Amino acid sequence: MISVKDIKVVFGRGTPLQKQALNGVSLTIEQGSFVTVIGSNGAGKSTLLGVLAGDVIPTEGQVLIGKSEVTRKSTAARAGLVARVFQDPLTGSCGSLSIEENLALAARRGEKRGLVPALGGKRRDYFKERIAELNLGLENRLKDRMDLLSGGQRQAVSLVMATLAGSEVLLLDEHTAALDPGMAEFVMNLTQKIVAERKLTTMMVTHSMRQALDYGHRTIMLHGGEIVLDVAGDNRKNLQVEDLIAMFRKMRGQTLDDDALLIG
Ligand SMILES: Nc1ncnc2c1ncn2[C@@H]1O[C@H](COP(=O)(O)OP(=O)(O)OP(=O)(O)O)[C@@H](O)[C@H]1O
Repeated sequence: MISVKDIKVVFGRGTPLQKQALNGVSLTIEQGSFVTVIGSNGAGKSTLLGVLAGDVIPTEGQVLIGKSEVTRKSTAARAGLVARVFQDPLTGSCGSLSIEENLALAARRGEKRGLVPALGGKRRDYFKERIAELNLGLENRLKDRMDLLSGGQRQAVSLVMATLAGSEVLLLDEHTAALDPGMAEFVMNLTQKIVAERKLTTMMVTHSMRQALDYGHRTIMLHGGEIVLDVAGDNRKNLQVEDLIAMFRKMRGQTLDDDALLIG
């Protein structure tokens, strides 16, 4: 479960560049619920993910993950609770390490470091099993360096990595934006499967209106650091991509010029 209460974030306070990125965001996401987040450039989407991950400490408000109050906790201190997959496939894993070494590190995320073997026989078998579920043939390449994989393969492995340490919360920051349409669909279907199987509380930022409506249980739209739309259930089922685009237009009071929003 994620609960944020009246979150305000001000960057550069007291300077000419002062910017209120979030202006009183409150939101509760039940355990296992998958929320998609949309909004135009600068709406506050990444800032909201940052507040949950610990990159951004809010100026005001409270953040709860499960029963833990984490508002002022560092990213490292909440690493066992929150897993993330980034837009850039190179960001979430280490290219110079092998697939299995990356998996071993991910499995120990949030634990205290010590001299415990990270890659024993049982662990290797488990990693192999999990990677085989991707159906990409990567289970036979566990010793390959991560930087030999394509962007899509790397995002698929990153999704598995995100689930190894048992975090309850998964944050997806436009994690398919850098992939070709076929691979983006593959990674989205994989995301949906993993989220459902592991009952992860998930927040996914996307610029694709199609993805925002096709995946997950609920969609929120941010604008000017505030939630301006929050739909689930039948209301969401009845929403069309065109409806969302019309809302963007209204919100921005101008013609929509962001092509990325229109792409299915
Ligand atoms: N570290 C920072 N310092 C100063 N201003 C920032 C910082 N991070 C974000 N901002 C500003 O806060 C506002 C919200 O930014 P944010 O990155 O959350 O938007 P976004 O909805 O993720 O946008 P995009 O779709 O372009 O990624 C923007 O005006 C941005 O310029």
